[in-house]
Amino acid sequence: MAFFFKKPQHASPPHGRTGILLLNLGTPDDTSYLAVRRYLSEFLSDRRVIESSPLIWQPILQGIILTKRPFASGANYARIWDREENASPLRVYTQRQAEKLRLRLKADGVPVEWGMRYGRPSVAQAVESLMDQGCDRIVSIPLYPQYSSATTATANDQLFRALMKLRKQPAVLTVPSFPDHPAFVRALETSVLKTLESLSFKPQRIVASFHGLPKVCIEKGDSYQDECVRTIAALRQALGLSEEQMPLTFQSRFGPLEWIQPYTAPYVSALPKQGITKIAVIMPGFMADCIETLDEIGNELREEFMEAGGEEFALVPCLNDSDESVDLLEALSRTALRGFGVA
Ligand SMILES: C=CC1=C(C)c2cc3[nH]c(cc4nc(cc5[nH]c(cc1n2)c(C)c5CCC(=O)O)C(CCC(=O)O)=C4C)c(C)c3C=C
Ligand SMILES: [Fe+2]
Ligand SMILES: [Fe+2]
Repeated sequence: MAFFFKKPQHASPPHGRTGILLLNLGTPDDTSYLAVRRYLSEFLSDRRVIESSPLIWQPILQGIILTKRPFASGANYARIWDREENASPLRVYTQRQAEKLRLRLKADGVPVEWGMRYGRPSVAQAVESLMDQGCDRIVSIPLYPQYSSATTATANDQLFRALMKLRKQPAVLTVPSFPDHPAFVRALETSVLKTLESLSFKPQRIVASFHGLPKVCIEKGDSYQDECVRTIAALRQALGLSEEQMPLTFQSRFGPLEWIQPYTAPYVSALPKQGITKIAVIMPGFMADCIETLDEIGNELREEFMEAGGEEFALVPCLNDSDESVDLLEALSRTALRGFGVA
């Protein structure tokens, strides 16, 4: 609430600035039980993520899930931790994306900040920082190529929650998902071509793995699955690949519900029996490498594939802070800035 009482440094600027806010999911501060527990508790208490009644869900979450899972997840985070930066890869790449975008927009006088839906830096801190730089207009870019209530919508919710505490609010423009934006497809295409060039083998399949979602979310009207299909259709077309050469799968089931299918792990483990022993995996639902891509796919899925008779397994890295990724962020920013009347 302190934020509510903070006197704006630029109460009524005659010519306020427009700033860019990059929003990502969030990640633990370190790999300890307590840090992972804090993160998972905030994440899994979000009713956009777990839609069950809190009366039923909170005892299960606080009493069962959060007693064990932080140990296992902490060990998984430890395997992928960026030791140089002493941070989770998701945080490292999100920060670098913001820094590189900041350089691209510097000459236009457009500040760039980044915030996390769960954890630090908070969305409120990022908004405050933009306002302290004289922004009375904010372009917010949720870093999810495909829309979902559990990602894009909750990032927007958190932004508006931060604005609820402000006496003088900035105007806000939220950028929609961009499943087949030409700059996104170009960035994915480049990352595939670069990876293929670097490999000593030719993958028989490039399996696309998106984060999953409970099936009931789609039945209730979430456009996520359709948008994943749009991404993969555009990428196949750019690379001249068929559905068979680049199949679409979904990873990361959580809880007892049925999730959207086909599930990545059983799909990939069945490939060696069909004579497919050399594969690459691309994860076009993630703008940055994280525990889902580096550990669940890069470590766990690789092991399962090899145990099932696989011979070669490669990861196509996420877009991270590549030039093409920043091209995409710059294109999204400039389109939105024009929408705000900023040239
Ligand atoms: C990219 C889109 C994502 C969707 C859609 C999504 C839905 C979703 N996720 C969970 C549960 C978990 N997700 C976890 C990690 C995680 N999820 C995403 C993205 C999406 N989630 C990312 C980028 C990450 C990685 C964060 C990082 O720090 O690297 C986890 C934690 C992982 C763990 O404990 O091992 C959980 C749990 C649900 C239930 C859900 C849809 C309802
Ligand atoms: Fe998730
Ligand atoms: Fe997962």
